[in-house]
Amino acid sequence: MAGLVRELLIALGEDPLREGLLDTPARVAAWWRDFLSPDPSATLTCFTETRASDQLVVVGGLSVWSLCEHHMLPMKLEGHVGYLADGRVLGLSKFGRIAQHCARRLQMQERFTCQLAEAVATAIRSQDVAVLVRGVHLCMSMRGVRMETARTSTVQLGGRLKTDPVLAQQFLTLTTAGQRGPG
Ligand SMILES: Nc1nc2c(ncn2[C@@H]2O[C@H](COP(=O)(O)OP(=O)(O)OP(=O)(O)O)[C@@H](O)[C@H]2O)c(=O)[nH]1
Ligand SMILES: [Zn+2]
Repeated sequence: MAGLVRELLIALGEDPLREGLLDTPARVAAWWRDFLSPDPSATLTCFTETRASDQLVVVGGLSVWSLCEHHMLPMKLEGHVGYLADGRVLGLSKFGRIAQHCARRLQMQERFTCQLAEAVATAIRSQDVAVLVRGVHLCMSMRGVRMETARTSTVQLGGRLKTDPVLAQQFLTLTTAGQRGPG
């Protein structure tokens, strides 16, 4: 990868041997390796909690950086995950770990939203999962159409969070309310 970055620098009209660029290929290669290798040791710890029966749990503010696969430019995604806990709850930090895992690849916001929902559903062994993602795409703000204020929202609803409009509405309300929470 470092060799390819060196070639890219040359294609950009740069001298890869000038002092400021000498270590750039290695740095960029290291960054790509890091970006594409989310922590494989993360275990998705679940707990049995019989009193959490039919409880709506919403974890928001799962803020991650990903890369748009069309332009290889960053997109900042903020995920909100809701699920119906029914005797089995997932460790709260694990939502963030799953979001990081899904973000660290060349992505589209819609696919990220689906993959996040699917991974949470697998971890809690239930389809009662909802995911809302808000995204800012640098390919739309720093280049191309150049719209700094454009925001994209994607929603994936599954199980009872899809079939029960009251639950779906509660989820959407909480994803907004969460932004005014403590701290
Ligand atoms: N649906 C979707 N589109 C995305 C996402 N990220 C980037 N895009 C879009 O991918 C499209 C690629 O369009 P092209 O016409 O092939 O590329 P382009 O000429 O660079 O397009 P412009 O961005 O309009 O300049 C653009 O409309 C981007 O906004 C994403 O996560 N989801
Ligand atoms: Zn893009």
